[in-house]
Amino acid sequence: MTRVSVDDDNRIAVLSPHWKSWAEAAIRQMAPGWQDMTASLGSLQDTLAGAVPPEDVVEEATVLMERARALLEPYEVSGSEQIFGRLLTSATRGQTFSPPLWVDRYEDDELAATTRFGRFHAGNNGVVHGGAIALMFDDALGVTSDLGGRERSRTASLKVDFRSLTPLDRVLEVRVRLTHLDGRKRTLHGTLSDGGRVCAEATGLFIELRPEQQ
Ligand SMILES: CCCCCCCC/C=C\CCCCCCCC(=O)SCCNC(=O)CCNC(=O)[C@H](O)C(C)(C)COP(=O)(O)OP(=O)(O)OC[C@H]1O[C@@H](n2cnc3c(N)ncnc32)[C@H](O)[C@@H]1OP(=O)(O)O
Repeated sequence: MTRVSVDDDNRIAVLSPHWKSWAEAAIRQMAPGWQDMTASLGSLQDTLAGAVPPEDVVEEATVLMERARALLEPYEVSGSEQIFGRLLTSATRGQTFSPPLWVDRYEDDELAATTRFGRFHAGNNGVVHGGAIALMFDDALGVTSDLGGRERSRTASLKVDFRSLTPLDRVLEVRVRLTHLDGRKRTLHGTLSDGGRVCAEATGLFIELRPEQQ
């Protein structure tokens, strides 16, 4: 299959019918500034994680954050109606839980992307937390599992090998391949690299959902 460059506008075309309608329902509900709001929350998380503010700044920031929370609270909806995480056309998916995945190329069984971890995802020693790396792999392998018009799947198993320290605040390369397909079972392998250096590798088993599990 021809390699295709992916931008935010043409991503929707590669989605299976389930994911397409799931994403489009969220997009229909979304106010125009949603992406800016979640980007702002992402920056806030990184800035807060890296700051040591004095008492008056802590107090003022707390008031402002509580004000934003109270502003949003009346608009709470059920999980099936939320927008957060459902913007499959965007690198961040309109969420701040897992790091963004900027997809450069994809095929039916392969994905090439970049990502970046900010201070919010730091562990000790100024490098990325291992759990955040597993989170990124779950997303990247999960997306690749459901490419090529394949039915929706779920992670049954995810094994991560941490090969070297993963730096914060750097654009890192993500490569994922579907390595084995056996009925409903899909095995995927991913790497996270900084230049030529492999930071981590993951192997995941994803199981195609039966109709009653959808
Ligand atoms: C270019 C841009 C394109 C964008 C495209 C976007 C498209 C995608 C869009 C958006 C993706 C978003 C990405 C997010 C991804 C995140 C995914 C998650 O984190 S999912 C949450 C965490 N996972 C769970 O909570 C599962 C909990 N477990 C279960 O629900 C079940 O256990 C399930 C469904 C996984 C399997 O249960 P059963 O009853 O259906 O299947 P059974 O019969 O148990 O297993 C089937 C086969 O699999 C093996 N198997 C099952 N689990 C295994 C395991 N842990 N290890 C090894 N084998 C296992 C079994 O031995 C069996 O093998 P035998 O057919 O007999 O050969």
